[in-house]
Amino acid sequence: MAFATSQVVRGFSSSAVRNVVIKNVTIIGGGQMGAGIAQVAASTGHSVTLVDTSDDILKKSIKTIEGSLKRVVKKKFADKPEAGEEFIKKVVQNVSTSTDVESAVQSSDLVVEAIVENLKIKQDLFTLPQHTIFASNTSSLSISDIASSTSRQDRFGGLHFFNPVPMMKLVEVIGTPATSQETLDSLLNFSKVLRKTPVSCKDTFGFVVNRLLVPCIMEAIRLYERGDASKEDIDIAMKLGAGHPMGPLELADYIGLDIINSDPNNPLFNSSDLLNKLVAEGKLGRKTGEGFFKY
Ligand SMILES: CCCCCCC[C@H](O)CC(=O)SCCNC(=O)CCNC(=O)[C@H](O)C(C)(C)COP(=O)([O-])OP(=O)([O-])OC[C@H]1O[C@@H](n2cnc3c(N)ncnc32)[C@H](O)[C@@H]1OP(=O)([O-])[O-]
Ligand SMILES: NC(=O)c1ccc[n+]([C@@H]2O[C@H](COP(=O)([O-])OP(=O)(O)OC[C@H]3O[C@@H](n4cnc5c(N)ncnc54)[C@H](O)[C@@H]3O)[C@@H](O)[C@H]2O)c1
Repeated sequence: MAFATSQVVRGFSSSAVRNVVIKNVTIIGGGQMGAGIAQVAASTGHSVTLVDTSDDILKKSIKTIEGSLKRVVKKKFADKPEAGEEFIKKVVQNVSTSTDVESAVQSSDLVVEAIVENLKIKQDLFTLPQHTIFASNTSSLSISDIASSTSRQDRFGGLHFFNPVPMMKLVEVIGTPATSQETLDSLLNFSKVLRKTPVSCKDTFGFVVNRLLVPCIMEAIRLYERGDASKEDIDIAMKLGAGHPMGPLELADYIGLDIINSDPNNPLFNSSDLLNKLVAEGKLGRKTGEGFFKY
C-alpha cells in the first residue's frame, strides 16, 4: 500500500486529496458481477484474487472473463488479433483464484464483496487486515448495516458497479457517516483508474440508479401481470419510446430475478406475485435459461 496525492477527485472540492494507491484487489464472489469487476481491475493492471466457494465456480468465472475479453479485443484489437490474444493472456494472468477468503485478503489494498445479496452472509464474511479498504457491491442493502459487523467502519464503503461491468461506465461510490475521507477518495480514484465514471451518493436506499430504475422495472412487471400489454410490447415501448438499450423485462432477466426480488418487503420495490412465482420456480432470468423470456 502507498499514499498518493491526486488533483480534484469528482465529488470533492479540495484541490489535493490523499488516497490509498490500490494495487492488490481481492474480489469475493465470482458470479456475474464479481467476474466483471475482476476483469476490469485485471485489465487495468491490478493484481486480482477472485474468491468463491468452490473451484468449479471459479473455473466458470475465469471462462466468463475470457469470453468477455474476447468480445472486448474483437473491437479494440480489430487490426491486430495477435496483440489481442496477448492482451487476454496478460489480463487472465493478473487473476488468481482462491476458495480461502482469509488468506486471499492478507495482502489486499482493497476487498470488493460481490456475493449473494443477504445481509447476514455479507456481515459474516471475515475479519480483514488493518490497512485494507472494504467495499460492498450491494444493490440494495445499507452499507452501514453491512459495516456494522466490523470494527473498521472508517475503511468501509460502497462500490456499486453495473452489469455488464466491462461495458457500463458508471460506479456509485457510497460513503456512510463513518467512512473516512481518505477511503472515499481512494474508492473514487480507484474507479477512475478502472476507466469508469464515479458518482458519489450517501448511504440511501437504492443509491441513485436503483432508486429510480427498480420502481420502473417493477411497474413493467405489474403491467405485464395485469395483462395491460404483452412482455414483448412493454420492452419495445421502452426501447423505442424512452431510448433504453434493453426493455425492462429483458433487463430484469439480465440482472437476475432473484437479485430484483432480494428485498420483496420493501415498499419502494413492492414485489409482485408473478415475480415471486418465477423466483420460486428457479426461473431467475438469463443465468438459469429462463425468466420472463427463454434463453
Ligand atoms: C432490490 C434489488 C435491486 C435489483 C437491481 C439490481 C441492479 C444492479 O444493482 C445495478 C445494475 O447493474 S442495473 C443494470 C444496468 N445495466 C443496463 O442497464 C444494461 C442495459 N443494456 C445495455 O447497455 C446493452 O444492451 C449492452 C451493453 C448490455 C449490450 O449492448 P447491445 O448493443 O444491446 O448488444 P450487443 O450488440 O450484443 O453489444 C454491444 C457491444 O457490447 C459488447 N458487450 C456486451 N456485453 C459484453 C460483456 N459482458 N463483455 C464484453 N463486451 C460486451 C458486445 O460485444 C458489443 O461490442 P461491439 O464491439 O460493439 O460489437
Ligand atoms: N446482477 C446485477 O445486475 C448486479 C448489479 C450490481 C450489483 N449487484 C450486487 O452484486 C452482488 C452479486 O450479484 P451477482 O449478480 O454477481 O450474483 P451471482 O449470484 O451471479 O454471484 C454471487 C457469487 O457469490 C458467491 N458466494 C456466495 N456466498 C459466498 C461466500 N460466503 N464467499 C464467497 N463467495 C460467495 C456465489 O457462489 C456466486 O458465485 C449482490 O450483492 C448484488 O446485489 C448485482
